Amino acid sequence: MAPEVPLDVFASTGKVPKVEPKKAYVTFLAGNGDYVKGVVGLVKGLRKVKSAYPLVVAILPDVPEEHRELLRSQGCIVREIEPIYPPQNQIQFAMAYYVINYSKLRIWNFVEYSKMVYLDADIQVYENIDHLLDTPDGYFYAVMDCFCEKTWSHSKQFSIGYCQQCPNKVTWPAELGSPPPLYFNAGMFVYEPSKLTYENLLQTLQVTPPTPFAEQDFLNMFFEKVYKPIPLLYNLVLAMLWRHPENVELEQVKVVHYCAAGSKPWRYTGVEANMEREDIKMLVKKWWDVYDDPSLDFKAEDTAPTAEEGTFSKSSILASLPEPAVAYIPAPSAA
Ligand SMILES: O=c1ccn([C@@H]2O[C@H](COP(=O)(O)OP(=O)(O)O[C@H]3O[C@H](CO)[C@H](O)[C@H](O)[C@H]3O)[C@@H](O)[C@H]2O)c(=O)[nH]1
Ligand SMILES: O[C@H]1[C@H](O)[C@@H](O)[C@H](O)[C@@H](O)[C@H]1O
Ligand SMILES: [Mn+2]
Repeated sequence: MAPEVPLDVFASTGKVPKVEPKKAYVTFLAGNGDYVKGVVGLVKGLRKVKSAYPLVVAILPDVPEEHRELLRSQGCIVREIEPIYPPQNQIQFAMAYYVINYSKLRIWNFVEYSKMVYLDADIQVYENIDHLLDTPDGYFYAVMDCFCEKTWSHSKQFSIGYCQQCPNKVTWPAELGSPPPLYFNAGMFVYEPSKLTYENLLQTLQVTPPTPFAEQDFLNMFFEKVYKPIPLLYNLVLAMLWRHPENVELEQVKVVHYCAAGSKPWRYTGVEANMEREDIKMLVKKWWDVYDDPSLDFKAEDTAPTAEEGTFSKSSILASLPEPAVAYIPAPSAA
């Protein structure tokens, strides 16, 4: 039976109540491999820092049912998406599997949410970052990347030793024109789902040849004019620890991105370059401490009102009513 909506909630003012727009974290999962461990770690990490928002997992059809069930049992909202492929091209991606990441563009279609924080499955959140969901609309927030690792060896930046993290060490040669625009790492970003932006992204992709960093390059190009850099404590790309230690205050870091070669905690062996560093070993252990902590497993009885779809609370009942006449200020077109 459908839940009764207590209509008298409107009686006092006679006005339609303002429904808080929904917000959430979102990650992406493809295949039947071990990245599902990353997602389990991530949702437990968000619980540990007492995030008020749920984690949506955008999954490709090739994620097996037992992994979907595991994620649901850990309190995730599982949403299947169709893959997106870039136009045909002979391009070599920095990592061959980056091609699947174009499918991430589907998260712009999650329009029941007004704002979301995207996090890769190889990210862990060690301090509450819910305030990122209160940032002004109309911008794309993310952390500036570093160009110093071998994955960048195809690039001009790498070949001349230029990095935007220390632009004065090797300055951009005048004969090459102006330096490239600020470039973000696409493992973490704050964005607004929007039908218009979504359609624009898909159309633009069809006329954009793929490049080595796949959708990361594409998003940098698409959102260039509305990109706002945020402090690196919101996405510590591990190579920063040995490439630009002067920029890192490890105690301040809230979000760690285990993207350096050999650093995925669930695959960590310590043999790759830099993996025997004490800070890396400490961060890998920190990830495992969250993953292995049974007290962080999802318990249905302490479901927060927003933590799971289908939970009846005042907010979810109101959210199921027809759209109220609330004036939303539209974000400027990003394209
Ligand atoms: O088999 C896989 C491979 C990847 N992923 C998902 O795809 C994400 C991206 O893969 P990695 O984290 O291994 O890649 P990097 O961190 O090296 O990639 C960076 O560059 C990529 C370029 O495509 C993306 O932009 C990505 O978000 C950005 O952090 C993963 O976190 C995970 O969410 C899977 O689910 N299964
Ligand atoms: O997205 C990539 C990836 O995360 C690499 O591991 C990192 O070294 C790069 O700087 C980044 O652009
Ligand atoms: Mn990653």
